Amino acid sequence: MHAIEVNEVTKTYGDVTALDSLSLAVEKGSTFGLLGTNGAGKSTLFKLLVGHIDPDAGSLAVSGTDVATAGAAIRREVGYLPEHAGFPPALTGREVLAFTARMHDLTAPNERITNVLSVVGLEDAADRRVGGYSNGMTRRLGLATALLSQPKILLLDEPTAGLDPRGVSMFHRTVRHLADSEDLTVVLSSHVLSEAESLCDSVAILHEGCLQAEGSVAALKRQSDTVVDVHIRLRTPDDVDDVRETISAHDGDVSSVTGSSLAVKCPPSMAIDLVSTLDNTVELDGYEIREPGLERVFERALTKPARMYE
Ligand SMILES: Nc1ncnc2c1ncn2[C@@H]1O[C@H](COP(=O)(O)OP(=O)(O)OP(=O)(O)O)[C@@H](O)[C@H]1O
Repeated sequence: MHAIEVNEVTKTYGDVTALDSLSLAVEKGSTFGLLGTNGAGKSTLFKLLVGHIDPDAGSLAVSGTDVATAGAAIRREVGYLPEHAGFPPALTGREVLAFTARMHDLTAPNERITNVLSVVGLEDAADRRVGGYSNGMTRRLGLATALLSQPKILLLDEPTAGLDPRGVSMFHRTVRHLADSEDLTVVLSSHVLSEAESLCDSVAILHEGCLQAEGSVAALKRQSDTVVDVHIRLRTPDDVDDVRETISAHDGDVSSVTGSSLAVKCPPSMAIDLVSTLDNTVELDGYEIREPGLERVFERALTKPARMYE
């Protein structure tokens, strides 16, 4: 059973189609990244998954239960950090959490509140008013409220937007720690591809409400027909001319030569064979194969008609 299943969901706001027959599934226990340009439909998908809005067509299921018919128990299984989570400034962090605990009707709320404050690193600020919190602290309080009901699925809408680098790395540490804990499925949206690359097992790329690409980060990189950069260092510059033929036989292009070093672009499937063939024919001082970043996959997904990678 998948943690999340989205089946041909369409959502419109007046003339705007925010999601257009979107289907995707999220593996239980995985960390899943929703990537997309502004207005791609990421927040709309989160709001549909927590039942804040209803689809015009299609269906969504969390933990195997249709969101449209899900009762309170299933809704408690989903923790949600909205993109713009704000709290009454006069309340303390602890009071915000106590209020949320009452809404969820939690048993032993104080114990749970102490626990989530420690997970997000807000113990020392718990009794300060939220109005004096920094942006990063407010995001962490938002995460604490999302975690309060011990959800099985955690939805984080642009969790690190607007945070400084220290705040981002603290947030990443917390998300990694949470993702490592058993059974938790994390779905996060982001514009920052390196963030998705470092945190997520798989990603979906949305554009104007359509799924452009989906799969593991490694598979997306591999299956994109982009090139890899191979940097080859030869022992002697005299060998430069000798290796050109081998490089072109591997569909490679030499983009620059500096002394005895060559920068080559070639198809990902050829890179290893190219380097091992060179290693058998000339003296290599070293080599480096640079995988394409998700950036290239993303750019490519946005310029191609919608397609899925399996
Ligand atoms: N309440 C609403 N009323 C009208 N249009 C809306 C509403 N909510 C979203 N939209 C529109 O639906 C589309 C998808 O918006 P959504 O917020 O889901 O995208 P997003 O991927 O989360 O964008 P961003 O990265 O900018 O937060 C956009 O064109 C947006 O303007």
